[in-house]
Amino acid sequence: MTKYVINGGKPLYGAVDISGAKNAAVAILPAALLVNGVCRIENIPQISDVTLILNILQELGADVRTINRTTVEIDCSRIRNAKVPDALARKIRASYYLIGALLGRFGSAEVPPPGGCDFGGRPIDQHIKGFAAMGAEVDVKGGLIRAVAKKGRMVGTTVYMDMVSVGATMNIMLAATLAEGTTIIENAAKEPHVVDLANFLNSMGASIMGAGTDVIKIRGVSHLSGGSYSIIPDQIEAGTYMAAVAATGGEVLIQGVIPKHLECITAKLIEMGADVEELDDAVRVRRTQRLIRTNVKTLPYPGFPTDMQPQVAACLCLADGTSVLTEGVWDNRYRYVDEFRRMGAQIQVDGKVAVIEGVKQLTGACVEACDLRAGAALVIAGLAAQGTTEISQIRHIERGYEDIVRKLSGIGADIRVVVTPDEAKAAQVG
Ligand SMILES: CC(=O)N[C@H]1[C@@H](OP(=O)(O)OP(=O)(O)OC[C@H]2O[C@@H](n3ccc(=O)[nH]c3=O)[C@H](O)[C@@H]2O)O[C@H](CO)[C@@H](O)[C@@H]1O
Ligand SMILES: C=C(OP(=O)(O)O)C(=O)O
Repeated sequence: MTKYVINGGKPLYGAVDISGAKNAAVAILPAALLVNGVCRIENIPQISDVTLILNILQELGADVRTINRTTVEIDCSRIRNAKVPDALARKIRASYYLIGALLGRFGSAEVPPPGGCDFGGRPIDQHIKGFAAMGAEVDVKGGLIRAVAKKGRMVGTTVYMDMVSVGATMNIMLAATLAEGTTIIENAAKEPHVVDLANFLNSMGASIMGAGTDVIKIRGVSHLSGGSYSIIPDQIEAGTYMAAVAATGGEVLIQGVIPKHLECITAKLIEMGADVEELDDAVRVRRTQRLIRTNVKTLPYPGFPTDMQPQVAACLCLADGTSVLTEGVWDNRYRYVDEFRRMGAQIQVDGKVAVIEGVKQLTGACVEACDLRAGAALVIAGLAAQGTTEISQIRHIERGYEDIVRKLSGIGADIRVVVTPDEAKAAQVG
């Protein structure tokens, strides 16, 4: 087994660089399917979700060239296959973007249901509703999603989202880019990655207006041609390092970010007594006194992001007083709470509400990451705790954090990767 071992209780000092955004990259890479020519995509995070998407594109027949650590060139012009391999697609959430992209490119798609973090039900009915409104027949049977555009090409229309959905907004955008006529998405998601996907597509020749507002208008174009694009910095990775400094104390410059995207996180950390200074493309976070209790409710952007909920919970576990945390997006995003309790946290959960009684100190323990951000939150708790914390199931964390051990070590954390002898031996034999 591979684990992170953390000797906690040390404040963090120094500077850390933020990578490209996971949730933008995992949509922009499939969007290359719509482009007739070579797309050069820069600032790609080195995380396992990205590796998986690139593998799927290659299996479909894309020509993927690695230019350097964060840049690839993708040419999908020779792809003729709209069937996505099963084993790979089930491992990640973002494989759902292959439905919109393949429908847009070929008028048909065959994709296994997506995987990703387990928050209870993660339906895709709004994606399907949008595709159907645009003239696709969508059939979910035998463990496969099969979609076929009845006219051979998607047809623009108005799609009203019953709830704000990041995935459905971006998927419909993908399906609409090469559609006949204009598509309007009402009650659209406004997250930075929605805007980034629209910017990527526009830079390749699409006509998308209004991304970042709740009405997006996509005028279908006949083709996209190649170009070069750089992915935005990861709001959630940056927020995670901000929360880590708030929990451990110290002072860290978090570099290569868009401070505007972090405002929803910055505001809460300031309420909790941390200092956050916004610079042009960095934020400096400093915490010298004990954190103060606060209430947090997660909401679609520009609200406080659900993908920061477990990390802010780690901070609230150490704050002075009782905080109320409300999950406003997912039905079940508190599966990590038992692991926090092993470290001495006092949390009661009732449905979507967690009441957190701050303690003066957490103590190191052996814990297990149950999903990506829960894993990141355990890292934060381990960094702040007295003693040693061992975190297993780190594959969840590596889905979304590039080089987390190196980055944290660079700002003074005592964290290392430990591979148990059995596994090391198996790797040598293999
Ligand atoms: C790969 C990716 O970008 N993942 C993010 C994306 O997930 P994902 O795209 O899966 O999340 P959505 O924004 O679609 O989900 C938001 C809410 O809408 C509901 N819903 C969604 C679609 C649908 O067809 N029907 C439906 O009922 C969901 O159950 C949830 O309650 O946005 C979430 C909300 O910011 C983040 O937590 C995930 O990190
Ligand atoms: C929930 C997340 O990812 P996914 O939707 O890919 O499971 C996340 O990034 O926090």
